Amino acid sequence: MAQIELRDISLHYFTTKQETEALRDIQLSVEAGEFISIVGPSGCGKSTLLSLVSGMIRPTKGKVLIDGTEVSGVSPKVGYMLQHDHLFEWRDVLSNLLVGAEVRRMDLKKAERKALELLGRYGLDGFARHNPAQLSGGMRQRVALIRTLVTEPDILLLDEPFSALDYQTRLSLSDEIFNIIKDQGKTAVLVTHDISEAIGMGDRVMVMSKRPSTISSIYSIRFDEGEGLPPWRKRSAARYNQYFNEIWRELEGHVVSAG
Ligand SMILES: Nc1ncnc2c1ncn2[C@@H]1O[C@H](COP(=O)(O)OP(=O)(O)OP(=O)(O)O)[C@@H](O)[C@H]1O
Repeated sequence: MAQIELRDISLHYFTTKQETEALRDIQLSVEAGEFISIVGPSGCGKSTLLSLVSGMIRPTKGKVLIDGTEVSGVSPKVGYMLQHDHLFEWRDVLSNLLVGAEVRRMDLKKAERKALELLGRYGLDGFARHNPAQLSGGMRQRVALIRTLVTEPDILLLDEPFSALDYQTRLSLSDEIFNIIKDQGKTAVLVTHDISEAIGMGDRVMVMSKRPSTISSIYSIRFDEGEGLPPWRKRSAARYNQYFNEIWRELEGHVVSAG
């Protein structure tokens, strides 16, 4: 059974002034442990799709299922990682890591043990009592991911989590985050404008069309160099340029026809 299933999804936004058809006839299955990247023209509905999976919004038509059960409210099986880390500056790192656990009324002693274990495991040993302002941008994003992992979600939704970072940090952090997600065996859905990032991290790359957005294509990303290459190594793999050029051309077509 698929871990995430979008069945015949359409989504319209209604405001007092207008109706926007964001998504149309979306069918998608994501297996447990799979990493899927989503690219598409600006404003086509990528974040909307993540909001549907998280249960924050309901589809106008169709169903979202997680582990075979229809999503009818915010799902505890889902965690988010966003462009901005939203760490509380007045709380130290450990206290920030417990925010999600507090909101979900989890056992805080257990959550604290988990938080400290994850900090140690992912290179932030000794930073529990630091304030966010004392961390680099990349470290802050790792803390944000660990904060989500403390709540033990099965699915991680990543909405342009690296786009506020400088290029070098972005490259190394995407490798680190990829390794953490694979190490933890999570299912991940990444929204990005960066085709290289999408190919580097995704087992599949889904290309969306302009609004009303449909699935334009889905690429299965396979490299002869072997499975499990870190994202940066994939950039020098033989088939990388072929994937990049195909996806780029497809996206360019959507952007041009949107203009
Ligand atoms: N709450 C809302 N009410 C009305 N319209 C909305 C709402 N949220 C999004 N939209 C519209 O729905 C469309 C899809 O928005 P969404 O943010 O999902 O796109 P996106 O692909 O993530 O955009 P970007 O690439 O710019 O981040 C846009 O036209 C947006 O203006």
